[in-house]
Amino acid sequence: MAAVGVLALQGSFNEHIAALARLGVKGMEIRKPEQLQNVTSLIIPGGESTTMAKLAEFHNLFPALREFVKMGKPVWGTCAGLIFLADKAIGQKTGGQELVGGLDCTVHRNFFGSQIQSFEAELPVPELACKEGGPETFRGVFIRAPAVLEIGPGVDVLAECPVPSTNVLYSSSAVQIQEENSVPEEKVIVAIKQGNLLGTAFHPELTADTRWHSYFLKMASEAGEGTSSRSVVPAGGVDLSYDGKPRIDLPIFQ
Ligand SMILES: NC(=O)CC[C@H](N)C(=O)O
Repeated sequence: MAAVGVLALQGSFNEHIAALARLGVKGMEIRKPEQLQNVTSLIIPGGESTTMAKLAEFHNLFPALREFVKMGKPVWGTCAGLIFLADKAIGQKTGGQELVGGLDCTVHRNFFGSQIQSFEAELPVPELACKEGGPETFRGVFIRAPAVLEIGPGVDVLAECPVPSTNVLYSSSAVQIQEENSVPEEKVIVAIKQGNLLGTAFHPELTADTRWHSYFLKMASEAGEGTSSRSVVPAGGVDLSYDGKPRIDLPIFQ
């Protein structure tokens, strides 16, 4: 089994490790640069990106993380982790923060507003449903979430989230009357993939639906295929990936 690392400086790393465990995979906590040598893929969790960046800087993790990405090893950033992987972030605190980079995109750090504007939404996820089966939508948990504003040519969009377009609605009274019964919607990108890099603005580790984790494990497994024929299901183990049965979502806060 290829070893999956989870950056464990801050944020929802335990929840990612629990989600991996539900798939029969052990996630290894990564806190030091040398520990990256023991893993073949990495999850960077959500949390608070400025704090996480300060801790990563303190532990001298940035050069090793950049090297890991440059080597083409699979890395998945969720929420603050997506910010870490972006080549460019806007809406940063004064003085900015260091990024790992690699994903050819611009993210807005708090696109959806402050903590109290956190929300959940059913997102159409055609690519995920095609690869992993299950429903055509995924329940996205957005906690003071970022969004992707711009992407480069090599980046695939895996999910978008509808946002009410207040600009259109309020720009003129004529438009307002016309749109009265149908609030116009725009969409913002919330999940992307570029080669072996995956980024989601929401928190799949906080739901019982393990399809994003399983999707990432397959990416990791495919990336490792040149050197071994590893499976994401442990030998003699049980495949706990999506079985088509509806699952009850975990409570987000207990
Ligand atoms: N849930 C999250 O990871 C929030 C990320 C937050 N917007 C940040 O800048 O770090």
